[in-house]
Amino acid sequence: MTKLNATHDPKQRSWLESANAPDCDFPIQNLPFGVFSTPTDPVRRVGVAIGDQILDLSVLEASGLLSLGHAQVFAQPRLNTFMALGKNSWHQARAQLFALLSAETATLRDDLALRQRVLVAQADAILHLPVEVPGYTDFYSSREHATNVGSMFRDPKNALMPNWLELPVGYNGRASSVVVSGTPVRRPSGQLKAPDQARPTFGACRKLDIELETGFLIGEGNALGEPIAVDRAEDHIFGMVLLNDWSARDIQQWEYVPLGPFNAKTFATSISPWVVTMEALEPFRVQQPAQEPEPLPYLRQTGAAGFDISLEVRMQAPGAQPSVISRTSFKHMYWSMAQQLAHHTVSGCNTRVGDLMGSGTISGPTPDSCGSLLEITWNGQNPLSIDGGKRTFIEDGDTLTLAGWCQGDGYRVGFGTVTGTIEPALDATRFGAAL
Ligand SMILES: O=C(O)/C=C/C(=O)CC(=O)CC(=O)O
Ligand SMILES: [Ca+2]
Ligand SMILES: [Mg+2]
Repeated sequence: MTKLNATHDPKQRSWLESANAPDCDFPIQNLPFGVFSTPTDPVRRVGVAIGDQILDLSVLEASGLLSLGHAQVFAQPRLNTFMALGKNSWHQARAQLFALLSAETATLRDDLALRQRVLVAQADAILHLPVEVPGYTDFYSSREHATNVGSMFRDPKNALMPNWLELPVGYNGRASSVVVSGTPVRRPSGQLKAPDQARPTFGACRKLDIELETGFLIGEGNALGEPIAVDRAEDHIFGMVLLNDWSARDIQQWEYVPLGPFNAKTFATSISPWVVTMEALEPFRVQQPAQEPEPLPYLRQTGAAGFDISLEVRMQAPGAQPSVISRTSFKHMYWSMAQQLAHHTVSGCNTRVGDLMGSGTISGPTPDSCGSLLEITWNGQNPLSIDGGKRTFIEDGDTLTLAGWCQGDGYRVGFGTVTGTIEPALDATRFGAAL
């Protein structure tokens, strides 16, 4: 847990007016890190979102206005070099950037030429995958989500599996297909088998879905054989992103017994381009739901370990307006990020800088707060009305967007969005004569 400091004060303002709007995702209290380029300068470098602009940290570093005592931390195509410096450096960077952007500080405020060199309009920038992701793990930590899917596919009377209340269930995901927001997602093809069919057929997924999740990124890894204690786990976490764990439900249902999801979730996992630091999230810490039975000692935590992050899912048919199809909050999550990381490493499993840990689908207590279409439409039984049509699952050309923010007093610490549009499946002839 980080102590609250001046960078968390709701009254602080920036000289950049767009950062001071009450509904701006990127006020001076936020300062999320990302990687960007522009059409005129295609070199990828590290920036911070502020208002409707990006502050180019590679220029600040080269001018000596930002220094962590190491060369070339921000003239990098990924955040990993910065992240690897550890929690004290993350804090130093935040403090220096806060000072430079404060309405009280003249350095940039009163130097138009310098400002023109360090600011890039977000509208003119291309945002890239912010982190090199060596490993991706996905948890299953929303009690409401696990109960809904367990009721639908297993036994409504025993919806939670016996292990669920004892440990944060997870599976090892696929890092190679983690993509940044805006990357088109092709509908996957694979084996499909309805319960009344004797054998599977091969074809395009017909039950394409989203999973509303957040992800946390490892900044300080642990050595093989050296577990991370639950009360130290947050020190290893650099920050959080929004995450959409695209899921092919029909492929999943046939393939995932007994070892878990494989091709149903390997075709794409989209993340938001801005990484919101744990320090920026500190004012939004809340008590997580009560845990009963009390977890085993290695998972026992003291203090509030949840975060109140408002989340929204928008679905947009081609040529129509986006419709909000779900609203929920990260505060409902049963297992905390610290518990997930302690459990992940308790075997001695190591983690590395840039490793991505998905929260698991985030569902609230009502159908309009569920984090997947599987739950919202109850496996397609209750179609959903959106602008421009009705949906059970995702159709080609649909755009799905997740948004998230923490609501403060007169300001918000936002994540921006993670979005993706579905492209049609590959033509069946691509899969050979056997078809
Ligand atoms: O409970 C099931 O049978 C399946 C669950 C999921 O597909 C969810 C998953 O990937 C983990 C999560 O996002 O919570
Ligand atoms: Ca998932
Ligand atoms: Mg995925």
